[in-house]
Amino acid sequence: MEKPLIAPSILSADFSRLGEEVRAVESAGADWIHVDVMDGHFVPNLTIGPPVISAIRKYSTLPFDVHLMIARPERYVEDFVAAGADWLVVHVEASVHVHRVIQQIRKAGARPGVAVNPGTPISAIEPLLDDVDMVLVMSVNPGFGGQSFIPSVVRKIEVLRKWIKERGREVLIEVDGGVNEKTIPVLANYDVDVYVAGTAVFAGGDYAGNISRLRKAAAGFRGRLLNQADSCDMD
Ligand SMILES: O=C(CO)[C@H](O)[C@H](O)COP(=O)(O)O
Ligand SMILES: [Co+2]
Repeated sequence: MEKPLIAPSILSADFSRLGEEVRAVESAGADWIHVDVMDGHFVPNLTIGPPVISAIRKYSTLPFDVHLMIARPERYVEDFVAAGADWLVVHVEASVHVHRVIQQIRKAGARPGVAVNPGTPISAIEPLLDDVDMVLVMSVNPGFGGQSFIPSVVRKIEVLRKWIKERGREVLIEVDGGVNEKTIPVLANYDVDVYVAGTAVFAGGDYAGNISRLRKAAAGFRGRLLNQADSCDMD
């Protein structure tokens, strides 16, 4: 797949028709399906678990990017992989032994990723860069869709991109939260690989039009707005 990728977050889909919604965003040009799993403990919201992922898996052949916002994810890694997760992303804040969980994910047969909250220094993931295949930088506090992008995360993405370049090992950068046509142009300066978008894809119902506008924003502005993150109105 040609990067950057667009990964619609089905948190913003109609949950009463989740299978059809997954099929619809695939037809509309999505690259991945982003699935938000919340436990009411690590984040103040509850969503879905392995049985629902297993049920919707058959509606799409796209990679399922499963974002675990759950405490001690090591308890459920094998269940999520069996349910159809191609990518399994755990929060660096959610597990005491996050390095071990990353090995567990790979052993279970999925690609491991690590997510970092807006309030956590990016240095927390630096020791994991030889082991993960993706870093998910949260640009809102996890738990809900439809929030505003937090501009201070841009600096973290800049540092992360530098570290990845220095190592020469492919580690994807994914950004999640408040991603839309206004925020993508700033992020594109750091060659973000995967844009997760819930509201920006599902709002209004024109999924194909929305995805195509996000793609244009990612391609059209790449490399042209350096150092404007602070002055950009990202709401
Ligand atoms: O992980 C998430 C929330 O915790 C979601 O993926 C994210 O919020 C997407 O929604 P939106 O694009 O509306 O911000
Ligand atoms: Co998410």
